[in-house]
Amino acid sequence: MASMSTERATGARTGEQFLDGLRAGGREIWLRGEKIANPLDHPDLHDAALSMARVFDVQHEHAGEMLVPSPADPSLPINVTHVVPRTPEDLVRRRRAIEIVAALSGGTMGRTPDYLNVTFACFAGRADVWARRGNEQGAANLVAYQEYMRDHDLSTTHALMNPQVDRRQAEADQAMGKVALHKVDETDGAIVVRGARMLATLAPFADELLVYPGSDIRPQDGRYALAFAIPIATPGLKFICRDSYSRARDPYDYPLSSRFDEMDAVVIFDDVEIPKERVFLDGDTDGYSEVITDTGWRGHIMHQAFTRAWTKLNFALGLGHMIANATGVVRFDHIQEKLGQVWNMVELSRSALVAAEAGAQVDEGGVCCPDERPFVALRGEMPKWLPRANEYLQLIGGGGYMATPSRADLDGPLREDIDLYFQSAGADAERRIRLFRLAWDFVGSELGGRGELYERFYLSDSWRMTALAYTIADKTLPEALVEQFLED
Ligand SMILES: Cc1cc2nc3c(=O)[nH]c(=O)nc-3n(C[C@H](O)[C@H](O)[C@H](O)COP(=O)(O)OP(=O)(O)OC[C@H]3O[C@@H](n4cnc5c(N)ncnc54)[C@H](O)[C@@H]3O)c2cc1C
Repeated sequence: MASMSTERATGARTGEQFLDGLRAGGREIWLRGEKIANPLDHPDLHDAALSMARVFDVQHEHAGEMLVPSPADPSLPINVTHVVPRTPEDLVRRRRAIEIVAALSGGTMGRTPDYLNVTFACFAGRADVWARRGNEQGAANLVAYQEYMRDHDLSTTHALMNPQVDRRQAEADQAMGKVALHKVDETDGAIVVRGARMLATLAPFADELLVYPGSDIRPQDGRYALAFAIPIATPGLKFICRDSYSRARDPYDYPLSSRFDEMDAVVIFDDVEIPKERVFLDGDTDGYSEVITDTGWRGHIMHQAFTRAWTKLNFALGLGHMIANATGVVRFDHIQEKLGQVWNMVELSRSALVAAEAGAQVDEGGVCCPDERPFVALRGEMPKWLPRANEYLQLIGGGGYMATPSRADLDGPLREDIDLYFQSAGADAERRIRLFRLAWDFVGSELGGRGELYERFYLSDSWRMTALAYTIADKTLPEALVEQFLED
């Protein structure tokens, strides 16, 4: 087990330093029956690892916007997404850094490390919430861990949901309490945990696994109320991946799948020892809810998530616009209307981000929190908008997505036929095919389908979130407007 005290902090890592971390091995990643210790050694994981390395390199290429001195050691530059925001300017700067990373994949990689950097910065900023009901040590552990994660520039994955055994029952009652992650033992130096969680996106490319609350639990289910962090290469920790959508594909044929399959995995804890200095919450079922509701997490994570989603919507708009111009269908007003709807989504997302930053307030813990109202509204809509943008892309491109020979065909004896018969008004055959293949990888390939599912569910579902929006909404003005007509 990696120790927090003995490893030298590097500050913001380069891509090569990140890859060195993967090469250290010791992981138990399972993919189609194969055990993989180092993702770089496997053809289905190799290219996504290189894309992740770009995420680390880009912070050095944009150092002026993305790096600041570490509060612990000013000689160490750290990524700004690790910074606990204290002013609205901190939020604006953080958004820019998130945008730069999201742009690398057209917003298709949702779980780049900035996602959890933002989460843990907000948790550490509100350590007082974690410390409630005598959990001062857990809160101190969390603050120390966030500093470690920040100064070592870790790549992290997280798994919040228990498996779908029977959603009618409480987690502790499902499968006789054996499946959901729970504590089974405790020694002087560690707690021992067993069970499973889903879905650890990025697991093959992460240094550490973070576990924190994903739903409320009952007062009697204290052994399920856990939050901690451990290295991926911890004994007893196993990750079972879905199929790879990368499969070492040619980047011409599958420009997104070949590079940006961030992978999803179920994680199994086979009596895993969690050192006590890595435990942030153990048994406090009230705290299990409060560390989500009272730390401002919702506003912070949606700041990251909707910056990335805004980038993805821009990418979708670019694809639709360029396809429509390539084939000339842009002249039809219903095509323009569909493109206009995607643009509306882009602009409303940008407006929500700007409004959330403009309305930001410093909370009682001294953390600057985005105004969460525009985000709560967007939280209900974004899981519908991105699938709708995909639908519009299909309607704009029509059968063109199937008129897409591969690079092998372009390099083969039919090249002249392809140049003639696959041309379009706005692009020669090669460019047209390339554009359609890119858009199909966005909406219709296995990775495209996974991307749509991701947008529907990665922050819970749209229906429950919209119901929550209504529940927590301030109804003072709506009621007053009606009430004036009900009075004498
Ligand atoms: C591609 C992808 C990547 C993901 N990555 C991560 C990750 O990195 N880390 C992580 O922790 N999680 C991740 N998730 C998991 C995500 O958090 C969950 O999918 C999400 O919270 C929904 O939970 P579920 O999948 O268990 O679905 P379920 O909760 O089983 O829901 C299935 C259906 O039942 C409905 N339903 C379930 N319970 C209720 C209820 N109480 N009331 C009303 N309706 C209900 C839902 O609305 C939905 O329609 C990922 C999911 C996807 C699809």
